Amino acid sequence: MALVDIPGSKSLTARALFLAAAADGVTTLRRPLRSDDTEGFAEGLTRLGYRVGRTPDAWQIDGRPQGPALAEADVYCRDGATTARFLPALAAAGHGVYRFDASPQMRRRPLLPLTRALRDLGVDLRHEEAEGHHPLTVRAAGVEGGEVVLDAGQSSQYLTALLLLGPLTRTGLRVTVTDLVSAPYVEITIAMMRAFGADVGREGNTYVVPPGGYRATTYAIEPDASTASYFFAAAVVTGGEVTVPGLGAGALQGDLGFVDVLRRMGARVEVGADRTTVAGTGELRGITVNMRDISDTMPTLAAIAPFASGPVRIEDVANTRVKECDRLEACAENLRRMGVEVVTGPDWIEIRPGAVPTGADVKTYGDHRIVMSFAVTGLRVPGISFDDPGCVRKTFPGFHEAFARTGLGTAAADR
Ligand SMILES: O=C(O)C1=C[C@@H](OP(=O)(O)O)[C@@H](O)[C@H](O)C1
Ligand SMILES: C=C(OP(=O)(O)O)C(=O)O
Repeated sequence: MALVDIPGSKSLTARALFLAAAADGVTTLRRPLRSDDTEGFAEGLTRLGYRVGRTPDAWQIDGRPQGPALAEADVYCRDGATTARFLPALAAAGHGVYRFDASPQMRRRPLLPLTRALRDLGVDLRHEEAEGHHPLTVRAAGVEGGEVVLDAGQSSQYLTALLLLGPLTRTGLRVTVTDLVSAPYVEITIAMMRAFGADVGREGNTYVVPPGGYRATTYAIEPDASTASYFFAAAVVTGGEVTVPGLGAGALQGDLGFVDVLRRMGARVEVGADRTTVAGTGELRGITVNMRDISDTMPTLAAIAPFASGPVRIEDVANTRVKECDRLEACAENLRRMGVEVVTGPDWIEIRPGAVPTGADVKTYGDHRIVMSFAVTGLRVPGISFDDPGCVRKTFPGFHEAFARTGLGTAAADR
């Protein structure tokens, strides 16, 4: 039995940093995630003139309800879409000229629906090169507020950025959403806004955010449920057992729902008040599953699918094509390299078990989830290596060491 201490949630840490920066006092974040994405977010705040103090277990942020301290800033968002999409909204509420750039990987990822919505609210936002992509400059003069229509069918992060901005506007925001993926992330946003003293109402597809700002608080970050998926999957394919403390029935993160997929496939799953245990039973059935709400765990499922007794079909995951890489094709390509039969469509992937997977050098495309997912496959398939194992730094710099410490690979070798 492995008890696994999973680092803090990337999504909660990013939101908490935004909320703390905008709040009316000093906020303490307990157990924030320390990884490239969240360090990049914190560095972005520092570049805008916020004070972020760090100790190993907690970060302290001096909130500035009036917006960034500096009148001009240049922010590099690295690979982080939360940084690249949330920080321009924070900056828009201040007064100054703020430029945001990002890594080549992040520059390729879309932003246009958020750009349009911010412009509709009167924000002067200009893209320097390609329309709807970084780099961009915000000439900020505060945001009055009002009504906007948003297509969040490619990313819920556009909606989260607008909701987070809502309490910082002068008259409040009404955001009507025509399409939405990754809906549980919006619920995280709303729950955390409430924890920082703001309110969000809902009338059908319209989100209503009154003005009023945020209040500083002490906030404890949950372990990352997407990261936990690799450890749960590892238990299932090795016939082992993994318990993750700190993630239980009250967790905010939709990605904990991945354990329900494992349960449907035959795993033993116990979700307690404050911990979750998954154990392999030797049985892993095929499944057809809609992962629109939990698509960061699509690669985890694809990576264990070759060990199922029937086909694994994952549907409604078109937006995984605009993540760190085209994850549908990256999963398919790497599984095929292992000799596994895979078919993809515009928004689905089907893995057809049969052939025993063979070792391969996994092409990662600099995507942390491709590495962490196929590390799970590697517990059963000798000879799996990665062209860029270090890209796990985006969300879990210590992944390889932590994964080895579970001892689950040893269990697999003994089979
Ligand atoms: O808001 C967030 O913290 C996130 C939302 C999701 O993105 P999309 O809404 O783009 O699917 C998820 O994939 C990402 O890892 C984190
Ligand atoms: C898609 C992801 O990250 P982001 O969109 O926050 O860059 C992810 O972590 O899988």
